[in-house]
Amino acid sequence: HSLRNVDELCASIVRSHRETTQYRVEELQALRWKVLSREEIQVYQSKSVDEMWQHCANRLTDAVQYVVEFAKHIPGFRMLSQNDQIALLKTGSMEVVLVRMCRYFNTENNTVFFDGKFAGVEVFKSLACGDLISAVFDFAHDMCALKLTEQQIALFSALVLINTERPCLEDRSRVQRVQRSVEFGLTHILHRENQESLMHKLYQRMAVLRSLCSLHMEKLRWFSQRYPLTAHSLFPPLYKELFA
Ligand SMILES: CCS(=O)(=O)c1ccc(CC(=O)Nc2nc(-c3ccccc3)c(C(=O)c3ccccc3CC(C)C)s2)cc1
Repeated sequence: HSLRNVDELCASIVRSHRETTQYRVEELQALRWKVLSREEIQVYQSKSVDEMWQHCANRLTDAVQYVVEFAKHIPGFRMLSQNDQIALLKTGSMEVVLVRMCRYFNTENNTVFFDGKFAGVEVFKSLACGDLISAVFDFAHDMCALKLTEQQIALFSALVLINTERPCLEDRSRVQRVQRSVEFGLTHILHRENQESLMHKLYQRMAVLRSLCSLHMEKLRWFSQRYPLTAHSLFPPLYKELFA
């Protein structure tokens, strides 16, 4: 890699991250005062389990759609086979949605930007998966503590997605070449900012991401058995394609 390449690589991943987030961090900061009233919380809590799951599945699908767009602009991703692109997105897109939460999580009052306002963990009570939601909130809190810059979030998101350990990859060596270039980009910007110690912490977080995603899949299996009609006919097609 000549320096020119790695700078160009980082610039294109950061640009693609910027273009695939609906809000800038400054906008989300300015919206922090928009918390839910008691009545609004009551409305969420009085939804039935399948109603709230359907609502969140739609939010999650929106968030995942943006991650799919982000992936397509990672240099080298589109050179992979269709099947390998799907295989990476199947397991990686949820993990990137979780990484991105540190942009819209408020550690002062433990709220997450959801449906245009900041919501606490109690808002998701009717999902009946309190352990998943509190684990997601704890993870968001932990990621906020790293105080990642937009560049670091962008490069880390790309690294989370381009993972050669994913199951059923056809051409692992090609995925490895893209992964190596993204790794090089992340180490390059961390070195430039004198934050090499972050690399180890980011790799530790990747293990937590995997456990969060398997917890999500476990809850989804439980929900689909309990509410087969909702899961099969009312969930967005992309959600079913990626998670079911
Ligand atoms: C990321 C781009 S952005 O411009 O910053 C942006 C753009 C748009 C938003 C608004 C938004 O989509 N917020 C969501 N909140 C949650 C959520 C819900 C429960 C608890 C914690 C967060 C979403 C979910 O997908 C979801 C649904 C059910 C269960 C678990 C999750 C969490 C995810 C991370 C797995 S989507 C926020 C930020």
